[in-house]
Amino acid sequence: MVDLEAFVRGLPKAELHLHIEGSLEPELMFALAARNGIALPYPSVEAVRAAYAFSNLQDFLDIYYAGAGVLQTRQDFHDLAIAYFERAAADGVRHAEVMFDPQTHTDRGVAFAEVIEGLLSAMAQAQARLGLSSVLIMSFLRHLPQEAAFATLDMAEPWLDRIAAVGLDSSEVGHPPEKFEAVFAAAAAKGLKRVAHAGEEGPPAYVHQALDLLGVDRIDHGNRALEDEALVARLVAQKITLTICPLSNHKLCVVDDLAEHPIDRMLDLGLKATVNSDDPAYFGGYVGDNYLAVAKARGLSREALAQLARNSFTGSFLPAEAVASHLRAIDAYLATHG
Ligand SMILES: Nc1ncnc2[nH]cnc12
Ligand SMILES: [Zn+2]
Repeated sequence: MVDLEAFVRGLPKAELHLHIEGSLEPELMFALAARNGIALPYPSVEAVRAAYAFSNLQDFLDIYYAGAGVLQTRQDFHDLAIAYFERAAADGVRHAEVMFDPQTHTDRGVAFAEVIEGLLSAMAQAQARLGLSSVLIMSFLRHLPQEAAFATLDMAEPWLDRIAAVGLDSSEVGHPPEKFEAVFAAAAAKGLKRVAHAGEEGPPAYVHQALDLLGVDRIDHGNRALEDEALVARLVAQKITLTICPLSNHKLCVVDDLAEHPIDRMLDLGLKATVNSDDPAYFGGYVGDNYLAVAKARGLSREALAQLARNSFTGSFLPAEAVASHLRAIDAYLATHG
């Protein structure tokens, strides 16, 4: 039997909740700042890392949006994404559903084409070189008005066949899903799937709204759904996948201690929980680190870890045949490494 770390890193898995801007490591931030002639407000990589102490979501978002300022050209977006794919592949990720925040870039004058073409070229390279498939989720920033999300959907028009879904992220409390009902309906009419962050800091009512008003296929985070028994029953009955991000939850004080993380309670309740990294460069680890952290903190069995990996494929936007093939790969892996 291989040790826990080797088991976790080799376990075939999908990553469903990853903000590509959140994979910007301080080293790459400095390299891109130098390449683009941008002055950073930090003297060193160590100083950047030291600034990553957050007491809530907004604390983090302020630093995250500032960091993204070094991303200027399609080459920058390509380099960012390929660095993520390499790390993900080393963690057993076979498929990634990558969120990007166009407004973070277009609002500073970077063309939508630069962002998406850089990401698409890295995705093609990841498929060819690493055998890692991926799709894009275009996320709207919920602290901005719905009209801005509509403008983003318009900008994306030439690339809609390369975008799997729309998402909703940024500051949650005070920006309920209902604010974006019309733009999600417009995205649905264009054939896009929908996901939304809900119940990270916001109340269970936001999770209900995301289901009822946005028609989401998945809930990103959803931790606070546990406060509402009827909502839990609904999520179980509707087989809604929750993209849980343990290290993020800890860093953003959604949970005080990983030892109290509800990941195994979610599985026991029948919720389709998955494990993801959210913003790995900011929260201290990639998806393998997240599996390992909860495995240790909660004493998860290998079967529970395999169930989390199965949920990641069944909750993905992959076609049924691809899902079935990945599930067989998990079974084969368990037979040899379990
Ligand atoms: N965890 C998170 N919650 C909301 N918006 C985000 N943007 C990047 N990471 C996020
Ligand atoms: Zn997120």
